[in-house]
Amino acid sequence: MSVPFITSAPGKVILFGEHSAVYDKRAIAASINSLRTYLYVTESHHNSSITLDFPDIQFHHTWDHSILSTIPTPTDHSTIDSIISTHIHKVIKASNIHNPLHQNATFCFLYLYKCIIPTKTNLQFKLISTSPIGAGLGSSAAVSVVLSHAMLYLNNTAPITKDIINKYAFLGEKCIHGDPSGIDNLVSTHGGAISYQKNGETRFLTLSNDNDLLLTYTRVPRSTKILVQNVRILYETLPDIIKPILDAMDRIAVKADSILSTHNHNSTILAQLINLNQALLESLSVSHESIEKIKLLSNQLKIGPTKLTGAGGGGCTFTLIQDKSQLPQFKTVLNDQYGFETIETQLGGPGCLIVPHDKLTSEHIEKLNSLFQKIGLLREKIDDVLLPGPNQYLSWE
Ligand SMILES: Nc1ncnc2c1ncn2[C@@H]1O[C@H](COP(=O)(O)OP(=O)(O)OP(=O)(O)O)[C@@H](O)[C@H]1O
Ligand SMILES: C[C@@](O)(CCO)CC(=O)[O-]
Ligand SMILES: [Mg+2]
Repeated sequence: MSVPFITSAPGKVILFGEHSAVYDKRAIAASINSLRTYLYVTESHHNSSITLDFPDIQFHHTWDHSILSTIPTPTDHSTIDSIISTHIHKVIKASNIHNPLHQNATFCFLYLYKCIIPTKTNLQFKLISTSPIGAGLGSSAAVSVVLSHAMLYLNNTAPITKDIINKYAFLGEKCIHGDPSGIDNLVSTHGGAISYQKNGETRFLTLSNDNDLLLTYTRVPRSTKILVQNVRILYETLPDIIKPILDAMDRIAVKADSILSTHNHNSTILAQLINLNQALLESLSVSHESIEKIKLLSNQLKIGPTKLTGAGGGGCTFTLIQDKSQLPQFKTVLNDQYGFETIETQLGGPGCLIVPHDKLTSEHIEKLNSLFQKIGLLREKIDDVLLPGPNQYLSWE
């Protein structure tokens, strides 16, 4: 057995083009190395069983393999089969899983499990993340990527490429989102910055180092699936009005792509594009009063432009820091007055990574066993052991 081992994938920021990306328009996104999801796969404590241990969402469940074998094995691995979906939902119901966060994570796990390793058993999947969950930073995509990567490693029949990891992660995103564009799983798989068009050309971008961002987490919960559905309803009700808005978002992303692809960014135009994109997202009703508050304050204090990121409706914004002089005051108001969380970050960093079984020493395993047992750990404690980078403790590859 090739366990234990660990996989990891980053969260992301969408700089331009969320929602319009679903309609084949251009979008630009970048990974965030410091906000990563980690999946530690070990042998299960129970015989013939599969255990999920997802403490971030307070979800723990063990299935006997005989229950999972009642679900048929998917033959087409590119779309969600409705018959298999029905079977999985029956298992979810019979397992008394009622919380939507738990249902989404379980549906994604079981679908990928049935596609990739339907006969494997005696496994425990422990997942923790340093990213806010359901907040626009691509947590669902990172979960899909770590699961896809881990299951392909367990399957051990073909060489694992990023394209295959991404293909199954996209299927995982379909389980959670319904109608994803594919940008979140792509950037989480490959890392770096990507200019993406569904059914079009994908290009990897090199970002300059002067892209300091402040992420603000409003703590307002929302679901990407529902926000995407709401935009779909608007689109179908008022196509003549919504189509030009989506086209304008496409033009914004194309313009931003051309600016970001040159060495000397024109930051004035970039700021205008961020403001325009935010205004168009507001017109699609995917903003939120918490987001508007952050935008107004960043304008008042002349920090730089603010835009929602991901599906909106609450969740997170990013502010491009153009003037640092009022930054401490900006953060103080956001944290102390509004009760939001702020994260200063840089864009980019590696995509999915693995520490295979043969690269984990007994000291590593002892440390991982202890880390994955603790609940509610601070981000820094997790980073100390798991974060890939120049001073990494594990041998990520
Ligand atoms: N750490 C985690 N543990 C378990 N499940 C998670 C975790 N992170 C994300 N998920 C799953 O992903 C779902 C959230 O996905 P959703 O797409 O709504 O938000 P997001 O991916 O954070 O934001 P966006 O898609 O806008 O970038 C949760 O309902 C849960 O099922
Ligand atoms: C809202 C959306 O555009 C971005 C979510 O991060 C959905 C998607 O592209 O899959
Ligand atoms: Mg998501």
